[in-house]
Amino acid sequence: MTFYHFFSLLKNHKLPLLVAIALMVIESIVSLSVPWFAGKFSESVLDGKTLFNLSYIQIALLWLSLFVLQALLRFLSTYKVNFIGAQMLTELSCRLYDHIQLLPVKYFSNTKKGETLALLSNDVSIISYFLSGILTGLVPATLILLGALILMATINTTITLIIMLMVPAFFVVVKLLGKGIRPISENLVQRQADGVAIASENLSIIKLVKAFSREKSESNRFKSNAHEIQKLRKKQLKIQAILSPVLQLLVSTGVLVVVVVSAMHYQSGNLTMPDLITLLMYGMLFARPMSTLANLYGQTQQALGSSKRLNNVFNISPEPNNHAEEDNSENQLHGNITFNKVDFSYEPNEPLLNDINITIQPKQKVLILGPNGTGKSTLLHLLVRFIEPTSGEITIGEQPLNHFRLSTVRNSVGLVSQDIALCSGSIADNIAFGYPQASFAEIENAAKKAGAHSFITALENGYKTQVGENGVLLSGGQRQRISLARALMTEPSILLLDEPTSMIDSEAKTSFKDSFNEVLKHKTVIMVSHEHHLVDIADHVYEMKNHQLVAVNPKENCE
Ligand SMILES: Nc1ncnc2c1ncn2[C@@H]1O[C@H](COP(=O)(O)OP(=O)(O)OP(=O)(O)O)[C@@H](O)[C@H]1O
Repeated sequence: MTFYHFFSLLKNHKLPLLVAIALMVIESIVSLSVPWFAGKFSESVLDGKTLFNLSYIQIALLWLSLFVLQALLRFLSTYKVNFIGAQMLTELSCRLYDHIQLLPVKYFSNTKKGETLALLSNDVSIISYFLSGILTGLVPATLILLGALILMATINTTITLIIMLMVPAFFVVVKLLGKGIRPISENLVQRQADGVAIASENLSIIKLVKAFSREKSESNRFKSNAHEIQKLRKKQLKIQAILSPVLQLLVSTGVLVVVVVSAMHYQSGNLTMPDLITLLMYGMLFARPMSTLANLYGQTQQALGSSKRLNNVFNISPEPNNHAEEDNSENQLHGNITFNKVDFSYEPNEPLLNDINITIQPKQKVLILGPNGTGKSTLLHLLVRFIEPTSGEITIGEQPLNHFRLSTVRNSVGLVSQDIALCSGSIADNIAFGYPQASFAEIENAAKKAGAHSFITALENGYKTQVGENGVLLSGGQRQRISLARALMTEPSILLLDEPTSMIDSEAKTSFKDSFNEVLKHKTVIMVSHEHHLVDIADHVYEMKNHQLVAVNPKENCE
C-alpha cells in the first residue's frame, strides 16, 4: 500500500503515540460521559431529587469541570500528536534527503531540480500533515462513534440500528461526491511541483534570461502554471464547498431522524424522558466525528498524490555499491587502468562509445582529443562510476572497478569537470570541499600546485573571499583553477581533467603546462580536450572517432 512507507515513521514514536492515544481515549470517554450525565441529571430533576445529593450549583460546576477536562485533554493530545507530526516531517525530509544523496547521477540528469525541491518541501509536508491529521482525527472520531453507538444500544436498539444504517449511507455519499477530488489533488500537487521547478530553473539561468530579454516570457511561463493551479484549486474548493453543506445536511437529517424516532418511542411509552435526552445528546455527538472523517477522506486523496510521487523516488535504487566486501584496497587505487571492450550508450540502440580498449599505466599522462559531443566526458564519467558501461569492463590494478567501494573509487580518481560546480562559501572552503579538516597550509599548497595562489592572494580577502552561489563572483578561469586545487587537495592517484585549459588565458596555459609534470608527476592523468596544444605534455594521445578510441601520433596533430 502506498502509505506503508510513511506509517513506518510512526514506529520511532511508540511511547509518545501511546500517551497521545491514551489522552484521546480519556477525552472520548469524557465526551461520551456528558450525555450520560445529562440523562442522570434530568432523571433526578424529574424525580424531584438532587443528583448525588449535590446542589444545582455543584452540579453545574461538576458539569463545567467535565468540559474543562475535555478541553484540556484535547489540547494535550492535539499538541502531542502535532509535535510527533513535526518530528515525522523532519525525519521524512531527512530520510528523503539522505536517499537523494545516494541516487545515481542519472536521476539528476533526468529530473528537474525543482521537482526534487518540491518533494522535499510540498510533498513531505502534505504527508506529515496527513499522518498527524489521521491520528488526531481518526482515533477520537472512531472511539466516539463506536462508544456512542454502544451506549445508545443500551438505551434503545431500534434507534441504534437506524443510525448504524445511516452511517454507511453517509460514507457512500461522501465517496461519490469526493470522487472528483483525487485526480484534482494529484494534478494540483504536480502543478505546485512544476511551479517550484520553473522558479528554480529560472533562477539558475537568470543571466541567460536577461541576456535574451526573456523576462516576460519567463514570467508568463510561471503565470500560466500559477493560473492552472488556481483553476484546479477552484475545482477542489467547489467540491469541498459542496461537500461541506451536504455533509451538514446529512448529519442534521440523521439527528432529525433520531429526534423523531426517539419522540415516537417516548410517546408510545418505550422511552423515558431522561433516556430521550441522553439519546438526543448522543445523536448530536455524532456531528463532529462524522465531518472529521469526511475531511480525512479529502486529505487522504491529496496525500495519495504526494505519496505516489515520494514513493516513485524512494523506489529508485541508490548508486550501486556492489561487491564492497571484496574491496581490500586501501584508500587509493593503483595499477594499470584498463578499458576492456567497453560499450556505452545513454539511449538504447544509440551507441556512444563502442568497443573502447585502452590500457594506461600508472603515472602516465594521456590526452584524449575529439570534437564536441563524441563522448570524451562520458569516458571520464565511467571512470568515476557516475555511469556504468553498457557492456565490457573497466579495471584498475586488474580489479574490476565495480569491485571497489564507490568511496574508494572516488577518493582515488579526482575529476576536474568541465562544468565547474562551486558551493557558496569562501575560496578556502571550496578548495577543502573534499577534505574539510585540511589545514590552511594544505589548502595553500593545493592552490599553489593548481596555479591559483597568486590570483587568490591578489584578492582583497584572499582565501576568505566569498565565491557567491556556484562561484558567480569569480571568473571562469579562476573557478577552473580552484576546481583543480580542490581535486589536488584529496591527493588522488588518478586525475581526470576535462578541458583543463578551456577557460584560462594563454599565459596561464603556458604556466599550467610548465608546472604540469612537476606537480602531477606521481599521478596518472587523463585529460580530455579539443585543444591540440596539450599534446606537448601528454605521453600518449588518442582521438575519439566514430565512437571508438584511436591512438594518434601527437606530432601529426600538432601540425
Ligand atoms: N546524461 C546524459 N543523458 C543523455 N545523453 C547525454 C548525457 N550526457 C551526455 N549526453 C550526450 O552524449 C554525447 C556525448 O557527450 P559528452 O559530454 O561525453 O561529449 P564530449 O565529447 O565530452 O563533448 P564536449 O567536447 O563538447 O565536452 C552528447 O551527444 C550528449 O548530448
